[in-house]
Amino acid sequence: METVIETKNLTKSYGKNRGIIDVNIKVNKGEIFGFLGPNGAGKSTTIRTLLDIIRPTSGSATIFGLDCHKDAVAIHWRLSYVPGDVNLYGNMTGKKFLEYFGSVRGSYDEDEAKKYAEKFDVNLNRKLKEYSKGNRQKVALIQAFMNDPDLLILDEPTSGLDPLIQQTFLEVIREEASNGRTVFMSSHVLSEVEKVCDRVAIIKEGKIVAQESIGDLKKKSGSVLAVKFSEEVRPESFKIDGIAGVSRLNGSYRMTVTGNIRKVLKEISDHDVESIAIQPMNLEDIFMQYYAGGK
Ligand SMILES: Nc1ncnc2c1ncn2[C@@H]1O[C@H](COP(=O)(O)OP(=O)(O)OP(=O)(O)O)[C@@H](O)[C@H]1O
Repeated sequence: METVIETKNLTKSYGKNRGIIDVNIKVNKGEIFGFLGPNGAGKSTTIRTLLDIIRPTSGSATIFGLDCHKDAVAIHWRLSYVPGDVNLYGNMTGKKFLEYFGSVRGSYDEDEAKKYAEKFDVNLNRKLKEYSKGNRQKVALIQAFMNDPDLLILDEPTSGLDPLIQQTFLEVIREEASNGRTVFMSSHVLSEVEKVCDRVAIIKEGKIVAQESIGDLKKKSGSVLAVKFSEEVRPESFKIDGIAGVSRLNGSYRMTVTGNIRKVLKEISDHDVESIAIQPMNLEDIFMQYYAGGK
């Protein structure tokens, strides 16, 4: 399998501030790769290092087998990047903007621009400064898709898009990936990651804490147990090895069980139970374990 992005012990420290520490990620050709983590975890720092906007303190990063710093120009010809906060202002219309950037890259296909503008429902005859945040985002995405890149690096691409357009965006990146393009996207929207990504890496406090296919992540992840007692039960009863999270709502307990479920069931059976249900974790539960829990 061809590797498109690879980092080896990529580290960036901002003086005393932690940036990223020993980040090792590998993204294969044609994959839609989700890059997830709470605020301040290190997603943008990783992306900026890949794009040679900032230099790593140590470690290395390659894209298409080329060095992200030394070969930045060659790499940038083959990728499109959309930042999280798209800053497009000025009197240029959306169409002129796309024409301009298309010509810088060597070609501009008006039919392509129209096709994407229709999909994303944006009027390209308006001036950049008049666009709403969401419409600016759409123009930036159109520009990225139009470049016909081998790799798309998208920092929170759907923030600012309404749910209908988010859906369209997901369809478009699936199409892009099926045409052999690779997509690396950071996101906070777990449901979209579950829908569209083949693999994910989760970064927490600057370190990669998981890197798996969505399927494998689900297989490893345990169950969610919902139980309602007909007597008062103290939350401390569930301080048991193998229970990752316990929440209580209106007398019902919901807990994430990653260890041996027998211990938990034994504890439960010491009390009067009104109802009990066990189901596999959904991706949101899994992410929350990594985000908030001790993993
Ligand atoms: N220019 C900088 N100077 C000092 N510290 C920085 C700088 N940029 C980022 N950091 C620190 O590096 C860490 C990672 O930040 P980064 O912006 O990469 O996180 P993120 O995962 O993209 O967060 P978010 O989801 O909020 O965008 C944070 O602790 C942040 O405070």
